[in-house]
Amino acid sequence: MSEKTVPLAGSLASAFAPALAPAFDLLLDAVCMVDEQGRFVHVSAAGLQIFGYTPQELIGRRMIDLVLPEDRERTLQAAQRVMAGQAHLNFENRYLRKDGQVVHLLWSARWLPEAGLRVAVARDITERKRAEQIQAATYAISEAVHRVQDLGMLCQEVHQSIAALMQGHNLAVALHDEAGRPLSFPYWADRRGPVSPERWANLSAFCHEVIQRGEVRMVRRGVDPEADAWVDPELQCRVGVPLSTPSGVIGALVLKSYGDEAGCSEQDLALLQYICTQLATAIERLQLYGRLRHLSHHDALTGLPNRALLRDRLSLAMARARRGESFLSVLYLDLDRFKEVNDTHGHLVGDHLLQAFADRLKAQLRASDTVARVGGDEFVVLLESPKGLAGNRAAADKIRQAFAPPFEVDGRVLAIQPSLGLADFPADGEEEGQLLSAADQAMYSAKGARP
Ligand SMILES: Nc1nc2c(ncn2[C@@H]2O[C@H](COP(=O)(O)OP(=O)(O)OP(=O)(O)O)[C@@H](O)[C@H]2O)c(=O)[nH]1
Repeated sequence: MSEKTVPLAGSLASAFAPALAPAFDLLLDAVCMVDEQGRFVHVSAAGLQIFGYTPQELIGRRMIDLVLPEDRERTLQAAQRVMAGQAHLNFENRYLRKDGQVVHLLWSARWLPEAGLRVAVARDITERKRAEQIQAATYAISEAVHRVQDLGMLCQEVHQSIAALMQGHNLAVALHDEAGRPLSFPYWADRRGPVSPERWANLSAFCHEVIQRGEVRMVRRGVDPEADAWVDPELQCRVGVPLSTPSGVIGALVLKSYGDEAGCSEQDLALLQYICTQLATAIERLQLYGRLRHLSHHDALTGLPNRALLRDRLSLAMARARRGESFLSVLYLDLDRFKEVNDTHGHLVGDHLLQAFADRLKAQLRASDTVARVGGDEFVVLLESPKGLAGNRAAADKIRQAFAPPFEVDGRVLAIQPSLGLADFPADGEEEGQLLSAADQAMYSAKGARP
């Protein structure tokens, strides 16, 4: 009899000759016998290997306690069916090995009433399951990478796929900015909730390191000395994978495990790198789209919305005004004698004056207000007031006064003021084009009236 084999207990031995046990040990599949209460009576050598326990640890123990909690209910139901006399073939469920790893088993079982035993033959299908999961996850990721247009949503979907493959509940995606601004975190999920500023600083520093080195970093408590400096006593393992594209490293993905969560295996790491390559390409594509979208809606010189975006915002503002949520006016501004600035001081000074003008105009308004550059030296402001048109008039006056002081541009003092024209919705125009041209007309009348 092999050392691992446990003899059939008591009266049951009469039903199954002990001589059979060594034969069971030759089988690649596991043979398990449980009594009426579901306690292990016999487990063959292959079974002991699957569960990772010694016979002494396993015999007498309830089989259901090894089953993953999510699978317990249907496992008990299947056991009842078997004990009612139904032979059960090809039943799949998951168990927790002694080392914490999950094993997938495929069972066939039968109840032997004369012996008071449930006999089951189990095959370890963990590898096959994992291959299926990897295939499903990588398919889901590559599909999401092409479908999802929002960066946060994309990271969330990728996280779901990662969580299906490994213990990956805590995940962060950091993106680095070429302009030297701090790292941005378009996605962050931590099962322990918000992190302290200290832990956050730690995470940022780790991301910086991964990005700068452009290499995978795995730090495990009790293995890597670096982990001794961790401020979080629960942190067990931290893995950082660079998000690399052909044009360079654009960020990092960080996966953390706490407490008794299993860390990342070498296999997981290879998979994470593959996922990160896909994610990085998708992020770069989304960033490019974002930049193109911004360029097509904004003026390159001042960064203000252009005419196309103004029309969009105007139609939304008109809808709000129609619903009675606000009173809307359109303010048209055109710099007076701007051409002289170009002619006298050069085009570059003219450009800088336009930028200074845009900045001063924005400074008079709320961040939610729309200010657009609609032509060379022409600007439009959408004024919305919840109380009445008088509020819009007051805002227009404030703008006018803001341009009384001269500008200082490139060491030159330039006394430049705009002409203003105001049109109210709906009195001066019920549709966009009408309202804009009414404000334009009002501005021309004001310009004509200026000394
Ligand atoms: N520097 C600079 N100049 C520009 C830009 N776009 C348009 N312009 C110039 O802005 C001027 C606008 O023309 P006008 O509105 O007739 O000039 P103005 O002198 O302000 O005329 P009034 O409004 O009647 O006082 C033209 O000289 C354009 O060449 C720009 O992006 N940068």
